[in-house]
Amino acid sequence: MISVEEALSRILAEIKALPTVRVPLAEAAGRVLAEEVVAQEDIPPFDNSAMDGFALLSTDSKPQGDQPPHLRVTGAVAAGYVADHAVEAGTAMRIMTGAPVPPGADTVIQVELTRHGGPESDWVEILQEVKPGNNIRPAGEDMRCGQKILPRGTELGAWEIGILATLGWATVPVVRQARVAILGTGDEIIEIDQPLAPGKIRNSNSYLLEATVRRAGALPERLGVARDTVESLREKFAQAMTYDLILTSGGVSVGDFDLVKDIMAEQGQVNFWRINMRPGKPVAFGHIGGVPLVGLPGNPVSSAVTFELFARPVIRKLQGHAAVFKPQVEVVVEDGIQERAQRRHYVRAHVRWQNGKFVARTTGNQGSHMLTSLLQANALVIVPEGGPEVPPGTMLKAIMLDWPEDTQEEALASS
Ligand SMILES: Nc1nc2c(c(=O)[nH]1)N[C@H]1C(S)=C(S)[C@@H](COP(=O)(O)OP(=O)(O)OC[C@H]3O[C@@H](n4cnc5c(N)ncnc54)[C@H](O)[C@@H]3O)O[C@H]1N2
Ligand code: MOO
Ligand SMILES: [Mg+2]
Repeated sequence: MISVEEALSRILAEIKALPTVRVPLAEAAGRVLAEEVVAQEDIPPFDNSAMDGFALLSTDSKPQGDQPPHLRVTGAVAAGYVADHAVEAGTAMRIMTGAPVPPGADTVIQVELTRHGGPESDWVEILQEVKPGNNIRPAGEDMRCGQKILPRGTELGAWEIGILATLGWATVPVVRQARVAILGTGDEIIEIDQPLAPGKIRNSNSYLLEATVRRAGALPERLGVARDTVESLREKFAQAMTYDLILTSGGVSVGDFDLVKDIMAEQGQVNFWRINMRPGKPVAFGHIGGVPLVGLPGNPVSSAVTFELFARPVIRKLQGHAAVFKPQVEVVVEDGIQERAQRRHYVRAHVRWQNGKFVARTTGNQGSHMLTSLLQANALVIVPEGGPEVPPGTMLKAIMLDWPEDTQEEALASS
């Protein structure tokens, strides 16, 4: 048996990022940028007004004695248009937010600081002296032509999508999404729309894995269920070899019909088998026909937990992410953990933020057949291998699978 850390480093050593594809910008969120983005123009592209008001010469805003300066209004410039004449001394032009500053003007005063005779008025009084550049957003203030804006490898979120749209990137080079084959195994497994028969159970693993693969940003495809025979596994493996990653569940332990490792060895290579952890000890990793294969254990919780620990980082790395692991935090285990295994134990728990600490409550019976132990679980508390039990109040590390969101009541109470 190898440690979790060794398993991870052996797995990730075998994985490299998929090739680049161009996708429409609207499909790029969550993907990893495959090329550096350099601004090809100034943003904003022209000096423009930050306020609705009047464009004028700053020297014209100086009060004359006790009278506010009185200027002749020669026209208006709205956003989307360009002034057809310049602002000269003694004149002003109405200007709207976002409109290009007309030539001649070096400042803008907001309408509230003026007196005028309405939208058609041909005069304006300037009620406050303004400096040059007031309310003018200069060209290139946000991004300069030639400036590096996003490095290659950036994970594209909503903010980056906004920047790319501003720069006119209608399509974006990103790392390709992983196509992930999901294969169930076992003579006892029937499809979910079939009536239960004696000895049979429904295929929960393939559906759980499909959802979690999709949540990881990849493209899952269920290939059905292989029987516990060499022929059936060979046939399904042949189908799976056209994908970027293969996830199997079941058939990796020491039972008479646990054949996944054998067929993996026949069609490719088993890199390692068995990890010093629970749930999920019998994980097997290798490849068939050069396609990485993570053989997840059949017990539903084992398969879900080992997906999060080993398969999700594979998907992240395939899709070009530099950061492939979920964050770990220190938590107070409020209810303690009674049973203590020799193997490292990943205990399902609900973690919440309370009085300045992360507090974990375990989710009940931790049997690896207990799908209900995943309900409410947003974290895996890591109980180190060996050692005594974990009394209530113990501090341990936990992997945060999901951050809890506050209800409106909680959010308003804490603000
Ligand atoms: N003698 C030993 N027996 C077992 C050991 C061991 O070390 N020595 N390890 C146990 C552990 S730990 C695990 S985990 C399981 C792993 O078993 P397999 O990966 O070989 O999986 P199966 O035998 O095929 O099935 C185990 C269990 O999971 C159910 N299952 C399988 N596929 C699905 C599916 N698609 N949906 C829902 N449930 C599924 C299956 O019916 C079994 O109950 O081995 C222990 N045994
Ligand atoms: O490793 Mo198994 O998942 O403990 O049941
Ligand atoms: Mg088995």
